[in-house]
Parts: sequence; C-alpha cells; structure tokens
Amino acid sequence: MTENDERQLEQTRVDFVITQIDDQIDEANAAVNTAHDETRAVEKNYSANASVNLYEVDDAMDTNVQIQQQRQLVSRTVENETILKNQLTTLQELQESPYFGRINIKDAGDDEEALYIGVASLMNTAKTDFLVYDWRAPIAGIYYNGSLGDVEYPTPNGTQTTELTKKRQFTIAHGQITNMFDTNDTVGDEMLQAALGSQNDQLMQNIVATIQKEQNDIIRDTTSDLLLVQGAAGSGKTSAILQRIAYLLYHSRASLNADQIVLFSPNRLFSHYISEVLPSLGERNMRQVTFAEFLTRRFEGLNVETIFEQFESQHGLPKPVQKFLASADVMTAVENYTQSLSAETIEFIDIDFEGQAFFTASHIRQLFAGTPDKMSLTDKTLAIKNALIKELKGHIKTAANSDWIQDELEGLPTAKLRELYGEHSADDFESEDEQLTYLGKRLATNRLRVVYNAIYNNHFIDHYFQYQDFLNSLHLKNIDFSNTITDYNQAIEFHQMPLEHSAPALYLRDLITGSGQNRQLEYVFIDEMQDYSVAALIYLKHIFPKAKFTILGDSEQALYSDIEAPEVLLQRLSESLSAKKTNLISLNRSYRSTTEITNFAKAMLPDGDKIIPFSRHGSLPKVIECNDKTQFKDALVNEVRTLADQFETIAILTKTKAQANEAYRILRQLKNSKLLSANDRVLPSGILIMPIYLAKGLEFDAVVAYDASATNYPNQHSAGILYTIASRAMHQLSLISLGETSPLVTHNQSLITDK
Ligand SMILES: Nc1ncnc2c1ncn2[C@@H]1O[C@H](COP(=O)(O)OP(=O)(O)OP(=O)(O)O)[C@@H](O)[C@H]1O
Repeated sequence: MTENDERQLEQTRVDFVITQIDDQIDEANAAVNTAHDETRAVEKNYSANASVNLYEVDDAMDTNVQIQQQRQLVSRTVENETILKNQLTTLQELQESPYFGRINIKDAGDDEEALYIGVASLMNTAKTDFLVYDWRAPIAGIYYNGSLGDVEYPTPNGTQTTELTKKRQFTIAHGQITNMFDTNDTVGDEMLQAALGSQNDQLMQNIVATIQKEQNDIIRDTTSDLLLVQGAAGSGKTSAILQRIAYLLYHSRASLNADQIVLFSPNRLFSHYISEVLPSLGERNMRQVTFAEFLTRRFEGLNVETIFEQFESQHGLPKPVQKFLASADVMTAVENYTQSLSAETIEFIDIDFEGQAFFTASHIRQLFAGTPDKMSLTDKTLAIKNALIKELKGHIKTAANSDWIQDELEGLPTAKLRELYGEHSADDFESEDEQLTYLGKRLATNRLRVVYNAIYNNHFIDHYFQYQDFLNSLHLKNIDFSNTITDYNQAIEFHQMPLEHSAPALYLRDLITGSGQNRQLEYVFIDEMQDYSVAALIYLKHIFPKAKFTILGDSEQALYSDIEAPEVLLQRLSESLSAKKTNLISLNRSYRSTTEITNFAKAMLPDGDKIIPFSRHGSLPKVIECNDKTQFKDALVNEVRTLADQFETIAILTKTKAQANEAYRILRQLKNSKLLSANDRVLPSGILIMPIYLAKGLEFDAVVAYDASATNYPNQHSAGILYTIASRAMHQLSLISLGETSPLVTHNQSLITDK
C-alpha cells in the first residue's frame, strides 16, 4: 500500500471516530441539561430547608443532621453535573484531535491488533470497543517505552509480553491528519520539533503526545516513596510531574483526589503558568502553594522572610551558622533538645482574658509537672490542654449565672439574643431560670472563646522564646551563635521570622505540641529543590508523614547559593530524607531552547557538558556591549523593540529587583511593557520585566539578559543566575552589558555573536 493510501485509510478512520464523537456529544449535552435541572431543584429545596441559623456558637456540639444530608445531596448533584460537563469537554477536545498515536501489537497465536492512543479513552457508541485508549492505560506505556519487537506491559494479572509490530504518530488538527509517520523507536523527534518550534502561548501545554522515555519513567513510577528528579534547565521536569499527577489521579480514581496532592511551587506566576495542564487532561488541579505562603500560614501573625527578600537583602548570617541551620544536624539537635525538656525548662506563659491572666503560667507548669513521667512530651502537652479545657468548661458553667454575664445578657440587642438562642426559642424552656442559664452559658462560651482558642492553639507556651533557648543550648565547635541570637530576638520583636530559622523553629514547636502534622496528604511535589534547605525538606517530611515525595530541581540553577554538582545535592537529600524506596532519575536532554542557546548556557557551568541540547536551530545568542549609560539605554530599547516585532513574549530578566525597576524606567515607553512583582499572579504576554527569581520555571519566546556585565556577573559564583536567565529563552537570547561583558559570556566566542 502506498503512503497515500495508508493516509487515506487513517483519515477514513478519523472521520468515523469523529461521527461517533458527534453522537456522544449530543447525548452528553442532553445529560448535562437534565443534571442541571436536577441540581437547580435540589438547591431550591435546600435553601428552603436551610433557613435555620447556621452560625452556631457551639458548632462542635450541635450538628444538624438534616442540613448535613441536604448539603450532601446538593454537593452530589453538583458533582454529578460537573462530571458530565467534564465528559462533554473531553469529547469536544477529542472531536478536534481524537488521538496522536497508534500501536500494533500481536499476542502469540492471535491476530495483529491496532490500538489508538489519545488524551482520553473513547468507546464506540455501542460500548463494545475502545476506539481510543487513554495515554495512561497500562498498554499505552508501550507507545512511550517500547521499540519494535517483544515488549512488556503491566496488567492486573502481572506482566504480559506481546510483540510490538508498528508504532505510528499523528498530528490531527480540526479532524484532519496533518502529519503522520511510522517510527520504530520511542516517540520521534519530528513531532517534538513541531511541538517545540512554535511560539510560547503564556501557559504551559500538556506533552502527552510526545512524552520521552525518561519522562515516562517519572510519570509511571507508582512505587517510590521518594522520587528525586535532577534535570537540566528545560529538560521537562515540570512537564513530567504534571503528567505524573494526571497519571496518579487516573490510576487511583477511587482513593485519591486532587486535594490530597500538593505542589510547592517557586512563585505565584509559576502557579498560573502551569494551571491549564491538568484541566487539559480532564483532571482537577492539585493544591499549590509557595514555601513562603506555607510558612506564613504556619507562623500566624509573623512576617516570614521570603527567599526573595533574603536574596535582595544581601546580609546573611555568618556562613557556618547558615550552614548549620540549613542542615539535617539542626533538626537532630532540635529532637535532642526536646528530649531534655521538663516542666522547669518549658517556657510557659499566662493565658490572658481581657488583660488579666486567666490561667497563669505557674498553674500550667504545675499541671505539666503532674503528668506521669513515662508520658511522651507531646502526650503531656495534650494532657494539659485537656485539663485546661475541662477547667474552662467549669468556669463557663459558673460564669453562666454570674452577675457580669447576666448583666451583659440584659443589655444585649434582640438580634444578638436571637443568635444566642440558636435553634431554640423562648418557648422551649420550662422556667425563666432555665432559659437564663442556657443563654448565660451560651454567652459565656462565646465570650471565653478566646481562651479556648489560646489553649487549642498552644498559646500557653512562648515558642519563640523556647527556640531562642534552644539556640542558647547549642555548643558547637567553631560556631558562635551570640550575634545570631541577638538578631533573631530583634527580628521577633518586629514580628519578623528570618527564613533560616523557620524550619527548625516550626519543628521545635510541633515536637513539643504534637500538632502540625497532616496525614491526609498522599503526594507532595517540590519543584526547584535546590532552593530548599535540607532542614526545610526534613520538616516537610515530618508534617506530611503519610505522603510520597517527588522532589525535583536542578542543582545548577542555583540563584541563592553556589552551584553544586548534581550528585552532591542528591546524595545530601537521599541521606537526610531516609526513605524506604528511593528512585533517582536524571534528565539531561534540554528541550526548551534552541541548540545555540543551550550550548551557550551550558558552557557557563562546570558540569555543563552533560547537558544535551535538542536539535532545533536558531541564531546564536547576541551580545551587545555598551560603553556608557546612554548607549546602553538606546541599545536596550532598540533590541527589545526589534524582538517585540518578531515575538509575542519577551522577558527582560535582571539579577535584582532594583535592576528590574531600572530596566522598567528605560522600557516603559514601549507599548505592552510590564514590570512584574512577587505579588503578581497572572502572566501576561508582551514585554515583561522582572528579576530572575520570579521567572523560575517559566519560559519566554525571547529573553534579554539585563546588564550582563563583568560587574554584575563577575565569576563562577554568579553562574547559576546567568545560566537560569539564559535558559528561560526558547528562540532568541540577547545579552546587553554596561561596560565590559561578563567573562561567563565571552569565554567562548564561537557560541555568541557580537553586535
Ligand atoms: N516530551 C516533551 N514534548 C514536548 N515538549 C516538551 C517535552 N518535554 C519538555 N517539553 C517542553 O520543554 C519546555 C521545558 O519543559 P519544563 O518547563 O517542564 O522543563 P523544566 O525541566 O521544568 O525546566 P526548568 O528547570 O528550566 O524550569 C516546555 O516548553 C515543555 O513543554
């Protein structure tokens, strides 16, 4: 059969599949409408039933079963409607491009069978055959992994062997095959070329049609407790973990939902950048948080220093102190310190109510001292919390009939009084005394809630002072903590928590109080691992004890510290995060940038020769050296203007925030220029100016490195920053310097072109 005939046959099949999809879309539309009507009806019924006051004071004690049931019914119908809508969206996507791959397999003794692979599975309308297999189906693994010949794939009954006789790739757009070819190896470069050559459209795309073999290993790993991925810039780490999340959700539908997965992302823009990948695969997004946001939530009331602020401030702690506070040793020291704590050495403080001690520190200390010696520290803390709550309940009972509460009751406006009644009304009581006692108790509970909260939140221990005591207790050879302690105290006084102290301080608090752990989370993903201290990672492992961890990053994109060899970073991590089943995967092929840009970027690194550029060509990085400020400004404006004529998104990346402000002052005359800050959550197109730490994980059509001079990037210590800047560019990179260009840029003239 000629190539043309083959193509015609395949197009006939595509046409047939699309007619089946059309039918199913009609059915799905009808089902969505019915479900919508049902939701409306249930909601209407619910609002009629839910008119009772839901703002209960004693919410823990009063639960209204009927309302709970109604609520469940509403959420079930809403969920049903959402599922149907999602199915409809999936069908609409398949209508455009039903699949991207085909494999032919032949089991021994059977006929050859053709299977088609796409973003979601599809059955024929009669529900007898699969027209398309989901890319996550076990058999689809062959498409990504296998070369022609005998191949294996997992089934519920164990590993199966079959013969892979054909592997075909398609590009289908608007129902038409635009490209089609056979390959005998893993997903071929031709399709990748097409996928990578196009212009950036702000948001990351799914890569399921072109997943590479090593990426597939990351995606389909279901057994490791700790999966570590070290990958060069642009090697598809983020892509791989997003498809991995989609894969995990698909395979554990019944037991795993997106809320049990959290991704620690480098910045807010990144969260927006990746927000479409999972929905495009029919899945809900996992939770996302930056480490700074996470810490701020844990230290309610304190301003936690962000890694950006720390980088900008430039005045860090003495190196040995910094090293210790970032290490696994500090966490072991915290554990040892907590073992030694007793009633005398815990920093108990009063719980106040209206400016006076309600429970005094000495009373709390006595309660602690009265707990059995054998009890663990956290059990002791729990025991005193229970004792305090019991005492508080006694106080509430007494207060209910006290003059101050009864006086307050008398002065209460009617609306407030109605709130206090809750579900009851005045008629429910047999006597006025009973009624007043009830209301008095409710009011006293209300008023003393602050005391309850203080007990519940462990505010009877001064955790910040306790941590200071911990620092004081450290006697380490060659490390003097005295200045660090003074600085720490001063920061706390101003409600600031220095970043270096955050993990050990939280760990200490959690080990004393036994709180803080989350056992619901099943998977934790940490991107940009090189920006986390080992202490911070140990803390995250502590609070998510049931979770499997996937940690990824690039030791060479080190913005905040010196570049480390990947092996050194990985060894440090796997030792400290002692996991039972560890898997380490390295990705060395870089997909984002043209060969010219990758070759230039990797030459800055001590270990760069391991990085393999993807074969997609463009022009050499352009270097523009300016002698004075005026020339520099003109060159910058000209360069950005030229790039803006060719590309949709151009980023001007700087080392610091001050430089980004400077760049913006020069460029704001250009249409579509925007200065981005740490608070921005949406990534626009146009001319974007920002410090590199906000561009972590992102990519742009063209990048201009702002002031790539020898003054700004003098030596190897700044290589991580310039490497990260250069590796954000997909198609074009320009470097402009005021004064002599950095030796990191000029040391290999064949990799650049001078203006
Ligand atoms: N298999 C693939 N098929 C198509 N595109 C891919 C593939 N792998 C990676 N890419 C593309 O390469 C670019 C870089 O991928 P990604 O951002 O996941 O890399 P990364 O390793 O997380 O990068 P960095 O560490 O530099 O932030 C993205 O545009 C992504 O879509």
